[in-house]
Amino acid sequence: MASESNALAPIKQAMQALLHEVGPLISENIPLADAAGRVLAEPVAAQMDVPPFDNSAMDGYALHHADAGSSLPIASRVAAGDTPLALERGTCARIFTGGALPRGADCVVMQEKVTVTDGIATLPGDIPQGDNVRRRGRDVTAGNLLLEAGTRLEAAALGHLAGQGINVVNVRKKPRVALLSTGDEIIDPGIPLAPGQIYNTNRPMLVSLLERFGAEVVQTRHVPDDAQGTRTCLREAAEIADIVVSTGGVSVGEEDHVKAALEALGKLNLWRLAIRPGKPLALGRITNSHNQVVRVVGLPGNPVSGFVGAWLFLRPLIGAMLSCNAMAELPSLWATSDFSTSTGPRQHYMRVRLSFSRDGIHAHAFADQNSGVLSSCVGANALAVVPPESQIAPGDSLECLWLTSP
Ligand SMILES: Nc1nc2c(c(=O)[nH]1)N[C@H]1C(S)=C(S)[C@@H](COP(=O)(O)OP(=O)(O)OC[C@H]3O[C@@H](n4cnc5c(N)ncnc54)[C@H](O)[C@@H]3O)O[C@H]1N2
Ligand code: MOO
Repeated sequence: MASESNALAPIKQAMQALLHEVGPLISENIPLADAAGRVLAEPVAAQMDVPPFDNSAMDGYALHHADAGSSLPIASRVAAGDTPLALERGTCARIFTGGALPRGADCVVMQEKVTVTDGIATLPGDIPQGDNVRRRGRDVTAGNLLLEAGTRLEAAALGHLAGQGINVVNVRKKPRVALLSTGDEIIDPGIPLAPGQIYNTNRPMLVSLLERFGAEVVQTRHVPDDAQGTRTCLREAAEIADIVVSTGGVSVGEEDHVKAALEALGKLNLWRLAIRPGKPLALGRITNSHNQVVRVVGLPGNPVSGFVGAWLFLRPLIGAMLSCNAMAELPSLWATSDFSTSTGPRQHYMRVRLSFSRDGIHAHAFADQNSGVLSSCVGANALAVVPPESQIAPGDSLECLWLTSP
């Protein structure tokens, strides 16, 4: 056990090797309508106030606050989109939500509090100045920072950009990923299985995660279990991708060719990590014929190792290429364990389901945590981090990494 521990790199060292000299990709201008999930390449300053004019927050009557408590003739009508007439003192205006406040008015009374008879509105007393008025610039002030560079464009941010009249945004290009599946036993779903074969579960799982993290999967390819074929596939993938991800073939068997291919074509930065699952994970780089440094992440073949490896390594790598700080680390929270376990020299990333209640946050572990058991990932919403050489009992507090979107 001690010798295994000596040979294994801790995750911190692996993250440093993974992210060393990874810079943001170039940017591109795209329509706002296509920008959901993309990452802003530059800060956006507000060009205009939002709302752009004082307007009513209610359907009701606009007046000058000093005229409250009296009966006033209704001098005009302002619907949303109208240009209002100026209001004379001693009169009021019928106004609807979103309607521009007439010059001379400084408050709005909701219609439920007003009685109208023959064009005369009887208004309650004591209406504060500014009541039910949404002031120009209350949400956004022209010249202020609207969104920071590196913001991932989720729903509200897209709305914020549209609120400025912006219809084209400058975003980071999506990292291009080539996904190689090694293993002569692996076949595509839809084809009947021969003895000894299994279906490629890693491919759709990883394509989904990669796209969720903001990458574009430009190639999926099956790699034969031989040295020459592995080298060829790896070299060709590095010509068209920013990141090459492979699954399987990184362990110590004669049929494991990824590590040797990487060493032959480029540089193996790190292999064998002190993590469970994912011990034989390989990190490296290849300089392609366009002189671009392409990152290579060799995930172990076991599906759970691929799943956990994607969250721990591919997400921050893609985040660094997108210059998206929020993707550097998974959000961490503390939960009460409902299970017991103990670890050896490797840090264990256990698949857990967090439940949130008045009693706090509880982590429920899937019973079988073997790295071949993909069922353990299906309902998981977090990875509980059990440090090396430690014991956990029910009721203990555990750090959990939340498998958040993206
Ligand atoms: N003598 C040793 N053997 C192994 C060690 C070790 O230290 N010494 N480490 C074990 C650990 S831990 C892992 S993890 C695996 C990783 O091995 P590889 O990355 O070389 O992966 P393969 O052997 O190619 O595959 C492992 C397993 O996963 C299945 N697999 C592969 N690809 C897919 C796919 N696309 N979809 C579904 N399943 C896949 C494959 O059939 C194997 O069952 O090595 C241990 N061995
Ligand atoms: O490192 Mo392996 O993924 O434990 O089974």
